[in-house]
Formats: sequence, structure tokens, C-alpha cells
Amino acid sequence: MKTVLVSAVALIDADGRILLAQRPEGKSMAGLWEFPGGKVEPGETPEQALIRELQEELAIDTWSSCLAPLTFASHSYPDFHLLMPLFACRKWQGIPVAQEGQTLKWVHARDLRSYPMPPADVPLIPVLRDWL
Ligand SMILES: Nc1nc2c([nH]c(=O)n2[C@@H]2O[C@H](COP(=O)(O)OP(=O)(O)OP(=O)(O)O)[C@@H](O)[C@H]2O)c(=O)[nH]1
Ligand SMILES: [Mg+2]
Repeated sequence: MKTVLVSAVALIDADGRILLAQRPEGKSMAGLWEFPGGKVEPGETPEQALIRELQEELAIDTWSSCLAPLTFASHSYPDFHLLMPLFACRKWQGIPVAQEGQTLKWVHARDLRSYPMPPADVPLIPVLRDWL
């Protein structure tokens, strides 16, 4: 099975809340809440992919030096295996505005369980909660 590398980020605001994005109708796993990010393209580092995805999805800018490795997901979906590093980021430029029809929500770590996430993300929640 193909392993797909996806880079994702927990953006953390001054109140310690995390930004979740709800996948829009028409995409796979529509309605589930996920961390911003996307597929790493050939020739990109995970950090470069994330910086690009944050511009495309949220119209914010950040820098490699502001991306701290936090944990990762390794999960087999029926059609591919997902390998997803999760970075933490507290510093960016601009205000996140959904560029692709997503719904955005700032969520306290203790409330993350109330937001249905893709199965790959479920083990990341306690890691994030303990770390924050
Ligand atoms: N960004 C992101 N993707 C995730 C998370 N959890 C998870 O299983 N994924 C999966 O990782 C894959 C890649 O995400 P993506 O956002 O780049 O892919 P996409 O299909 O929405 O975009 P695309 O249309 O550009 O290919 C998707 O199958 C997505 O469901 C997550 O927390 N964040
Ligand atoms: Mg994406």
C-alpha cells in the first residue's frame, strides 16, 4: 500500500486554543475536523509543504523556525497509509481566514474530544492535551 506523507500543524493562540478546520462537503471525510495542512509535494520538506498549505488554506505566513515537531500519526486507511507529522506553531503573520470553504474553530485542548476527527488524528489528541 502507498504511504502518503501529509504535513499538519496545531496552530496555538495566546489563550492556548488550537485551530481546527472542518472538511467541506464534497471532499473525502467531509464534516470531520482536522489540523490544517496537506500533502507534501515532491521536492518539498514537510516544513515547506506546511508553509505553502497555510498560505493556500488560511492565508497566513509562518516560518520553519516557528514549526516545532510535536508528534506524528501513522494510520492505515483502506486505500493508503497516512504518515503525518504534526507540528506546533505559536507564531504566524496574518489572521487565519478559510480560503477553501472550511469552517474554522479555535478549540481548547480539553474540548478537542467534542470535535469528530479523522481516525488517524484520534491518538494525537491526548498527546496535544498533555503537552499544552
Ligand atoms: N490536513 C490534514 N489531513 C489529514 C488529517 N488527518 C487525516 O487523516 N488527514 C488526511 O490526509 C490526507 C491529505 O490531506 P489533504 O488536505 O492534503 O488532502 P485533500 O484530499 O483534502 O486535498 P487535495 O484535494 O489537495 O488532495 C487526506 O486524506 C486527509 O483526510 C489532518 O488532521 N489534517
Ligand atoms: Mg488540506
